[in-house]
Amino acid sequence: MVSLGRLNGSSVGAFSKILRTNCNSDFLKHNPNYLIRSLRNNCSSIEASNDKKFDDSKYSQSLKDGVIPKHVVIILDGNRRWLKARGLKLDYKPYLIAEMKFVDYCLKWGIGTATSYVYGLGNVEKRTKEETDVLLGQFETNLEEELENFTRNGVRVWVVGEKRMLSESCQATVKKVEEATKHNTKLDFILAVCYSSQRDIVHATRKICKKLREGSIAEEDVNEDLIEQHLSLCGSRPLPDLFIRTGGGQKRIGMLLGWQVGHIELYFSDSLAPDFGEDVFLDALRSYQLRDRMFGK
Ligand SMILES: CC(C)=CCC/C(C)=C/CC/C(C)=C/COP(=O)(O)OP(=O)(O)O
Repeated sequence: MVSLGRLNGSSVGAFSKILRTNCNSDFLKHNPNYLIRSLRNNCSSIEASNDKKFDDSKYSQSLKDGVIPKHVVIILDGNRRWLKARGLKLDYKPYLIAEMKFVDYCLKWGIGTATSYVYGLGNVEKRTKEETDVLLGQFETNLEEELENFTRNGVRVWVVGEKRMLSESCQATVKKVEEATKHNTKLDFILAVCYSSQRDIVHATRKICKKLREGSIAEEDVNEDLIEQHLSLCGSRPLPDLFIRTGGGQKRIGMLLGWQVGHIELYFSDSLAPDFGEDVFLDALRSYQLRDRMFGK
């Protein structure tokens, strides 16, 4: 039983949103305290929403016994909407905090590969140059700032996408971070920037055509495995098993996983990117574990 008597208007609004979003969720049956936690988390200010604590003690045991995905992909949508709702100016810090929480959860849960769709090729084409420049500038700064964190935690960073669209200094930072983290083995963290899966397939096809021309492979060698090996996402890494998208609204994968999409399990959350926390991550994990993955059987 929860008393709403001492809550202010926005807290009550947040509480009813959480109820609307979750009242049919199977998750709630297993987590009766989730609403209280969500209320505490969602009604707080920026600082609190950047530092949610999730009491997963009982819940996590059953998750540990289940299948842990090898590769989780995330689109953290809703940064601008979250800022707008608070009357704040454009800033990607709340997004970055959510991104780094995602990295922490993947490390904590022993997930070997994590991919984040930071900025799509479509975004570059549709948004103004000024907006893209600010965003990619911030990407460079954040990457540099997080290097120590990646190194300390054994995270290997890969950036995939049209790197030539990044400024020279950003390309140099990407190279530096990839080089500095290349011996880390706990987590492969792939950042898709100016990326489109269609373009990735085009590049892979060109590389294969070149090898055919040079005679290093024969036509019969061209098969699914060969094409996959030539893709920058995922290359030799495992295919994604779980896809998470925050931000409500769009229930699609976008241009991220054209080739890899076949057996991925989809999970959509209404939380906006800065509100992403362990509650959302674990709900996605639980939802994944409840699915019967058939692989065409
Ligand atoms: C190192 C590292 C990972 C750095 C990331 C830095 C960075 C600048 C990320 C930008 C992410 C992004 C495009 C958010 C957009 O949300 P949105 O603008 O699409 O929000 P909306 O869905 O509300 O429109």
